[in-house]
Amino acid sequence: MLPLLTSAQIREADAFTIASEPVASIDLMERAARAFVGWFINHFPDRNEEVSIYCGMGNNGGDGLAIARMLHEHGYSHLKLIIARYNDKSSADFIINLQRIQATAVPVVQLNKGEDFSPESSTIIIDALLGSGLNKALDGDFKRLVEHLNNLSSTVVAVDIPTGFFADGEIHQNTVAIRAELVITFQQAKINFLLPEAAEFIRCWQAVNIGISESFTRSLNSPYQFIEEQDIKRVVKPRGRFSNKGTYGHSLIIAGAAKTMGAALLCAAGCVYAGSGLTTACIPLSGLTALNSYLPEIMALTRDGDILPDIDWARYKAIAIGPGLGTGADACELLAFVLSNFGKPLVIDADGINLLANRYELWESLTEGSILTPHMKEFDRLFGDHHNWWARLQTARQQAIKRKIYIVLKNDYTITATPQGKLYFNSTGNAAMATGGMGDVLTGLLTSLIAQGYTAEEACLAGIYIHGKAGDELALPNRMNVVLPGRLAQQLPLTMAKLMA
Ligand SMILES: NC(=O)C1=CN([C@@H]2O[C@H](COP(=O)(O)OP(=O)(O)OC[C@H]3O[C@@H](n4cnc5c(N)ncnc54)[C@H](OP(=O)(O)O)[C@@H]3O)[C@@H](O)[C@H]2O)[C@@H](O)CC1
Ligand SMILES: [K+]
Repeated sequence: MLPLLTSAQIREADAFTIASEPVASIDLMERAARAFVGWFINHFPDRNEEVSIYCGMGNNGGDGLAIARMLHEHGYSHLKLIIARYNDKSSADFIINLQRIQATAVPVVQLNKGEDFSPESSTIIIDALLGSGLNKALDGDFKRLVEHLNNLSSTVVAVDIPTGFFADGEIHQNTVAIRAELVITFQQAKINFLLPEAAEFIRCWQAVNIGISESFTRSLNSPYQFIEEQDIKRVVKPRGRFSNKGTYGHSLIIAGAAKTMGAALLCAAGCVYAGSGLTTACIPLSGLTALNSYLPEIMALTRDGDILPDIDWARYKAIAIGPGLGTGADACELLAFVLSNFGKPLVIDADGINLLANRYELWESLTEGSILTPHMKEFDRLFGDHHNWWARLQTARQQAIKRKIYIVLKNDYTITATPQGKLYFNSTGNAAMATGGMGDVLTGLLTSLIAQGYTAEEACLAGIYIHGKAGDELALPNRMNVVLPGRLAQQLPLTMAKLMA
């Protein structure tokens, strides 16, 4: 699990590393530049490519100067260095690296306040103007320069952070920042890289290790954590000898309506393929043939109009409610019935969430430890409109603490907010999975894991990771544009087996 730090904490961690390793700050900068150059050379091996390096006068600019020197040493023969002298002060390590680059043959151009830009013909631009020291929105010369660079057709590679992009905090709609093809970022992804506002500015990012103290980083106890495969490998439970279907729990999926049976089927499929010992789907009578022909492994408990089903609560270790359920009075009554009778945590998705948003008194009977799995729109229906994802994150954290529940906020990097106030970012999944029904499979999968004895937190972290990894296994090697949820459900046993190996 990688703690994700804010800019202020990154500065603390840098300072701690410098003092305790110990390493001189100029040598830490040298390490950072070397790590950047290692990646850059792999991506852009052509030494004859024209490369312009735009540097500010802080440490991000200092990195840029060191990078230029190292690329020169690696034989890049068409380098140009542009120093934007827009600030009145420069950092000490910038000055040292300026002296070092001036001792080489790399041409250096100074860009002074208010000056026009000379034509730019380089195919690659390295952005080392501003990094984590950004403390206000860009304006004046920096804004002009960034807009100029964004209008070129060159490929932009940003050092640490695209200039103008805040590493944490709210990203406003009219933000002006460098649009980077690739960001090579130091030590860890910045929190805002993982939120949808990054899409406009960051095509892809790669974190490179520069040896910042891991023990200090962990001691900061950041609420923001990035999930890695090793975390999930520790959580998944292989099946033991002498086990039987009773060992792996009985799940109940309360879902579907006459015209939305697909949601119930996909949810039940996610549950059964993820290994629930028994799965029962509570569906409308009209969906019985569909269920029996889709997956005979799933048992049925039928619902007839607005008559409440006869549920033997003690039989079930886990219950999910919501996919395709509808938001009519009968669905609302059913949710209230389940909330007040099951007595154990529930998994609530889709229309279950919409019902909670409409009927706030239902919150009263929500069992602690329950899991809500909203996408962005459902989340805003529950908790009010948000203007950006940072604000949404803070609400998710506050609500998870206040209500002692798990909120799984679906996103490229799906976020789990826990009652302990942690926000876990998932690291698997891809755009091929963006199809209707994918969330239903996830709900079934989470329910299945709870039935198998995982805690709610383990079920969220492992379930989301497994779901995304199954999608990655299907889409990435085959360059598939779309992965359908039913196919993904079938992949779950293989994905889980790999994580248990
Ligand atoms: N620390 C370390 O050990 C390591 C750090 N590393 C590198 O350092 C980078 C952080 O460096 P940094 O802290 O010097 O900040 P940086 O982004 O260069 O800019 C600071 C300058 O910008 C100014 N400024 C701010 N906002 C502005 C705006 N909107 N418009 C205009 N100006 C603005 C601000 O001026 P001020 O407001 O303070 O007057 C200040 O002068 C980090 O991203 C990484 O690349 C690596 O080498 C690894 C080791
Ligand atoms: K930058």
